[in-house]
Amino acid sequence: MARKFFVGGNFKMNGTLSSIKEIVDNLNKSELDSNVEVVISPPSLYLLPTREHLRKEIEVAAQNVYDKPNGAFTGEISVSQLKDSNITWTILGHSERRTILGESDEVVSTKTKYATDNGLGVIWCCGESLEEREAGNTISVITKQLDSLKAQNPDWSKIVIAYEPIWAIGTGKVATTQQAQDVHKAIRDWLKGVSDKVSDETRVLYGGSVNESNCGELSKQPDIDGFLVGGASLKPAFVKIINCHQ
Ligand SMILES: O=C(CO)COP(=O)(O)O
Repeated sequence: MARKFFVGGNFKMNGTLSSIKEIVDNLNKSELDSNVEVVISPPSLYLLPTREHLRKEIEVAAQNVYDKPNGAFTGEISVSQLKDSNITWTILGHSERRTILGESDEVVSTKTKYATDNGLGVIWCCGESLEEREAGNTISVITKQLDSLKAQNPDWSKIVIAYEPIWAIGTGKVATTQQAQDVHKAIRDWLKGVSDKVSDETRVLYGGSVNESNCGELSKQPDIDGFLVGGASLKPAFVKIINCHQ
């Protein structure tokens, strides 16, 4: 089954009202491959103005969401608040939140379960550190992260997986196409343990120093169904990444 190519732009904690408006204006006026699903993720303060000005075919994602309906959770945003603002996706489990903010596999899995059960799409991130790769533990680290998610029995039809090797994020050190394809294939095989349908239908994105020069080769790999782009999503060249898939 052909999986629709998916390109996400994770702005992280970057941008201002005016710079994000420029990005939105650029996306609004650009010719985009209609076979590609595009989702951009500005910081929470800019979600609503982004949604209001962005062309409707592109969806908007939060960078995090909480797993309670509402209440005394200072600093958090709820799924229903996102949906109320027509924000239909969230990123969860980004390595920066796992490492800097200490989010455990369990926290990420619980939030993913809550978000998908309540109708939000989730770009669920996983990936290994350099030490883990060098010790030969890449697949076991990712399997542990995936096992934690599976234990929550989430709605897989709402999940897009992003494989982001931590050593490739913001370093300019992209995984080779073969390194990426090998891990994506391992994730695809692991998904068969959920079901053949989930394995066939779940998109697995690559993230980590994706740019307009390396995206073409990566996109040709059979198990790479798109990208989660950081730095390059803030630049006009993001359009070239969206359109790189032939
Ligand atoms: O972390 C990333 C996307 O979520 C990748 O960031 P860079 O593309 O800047 O390496």
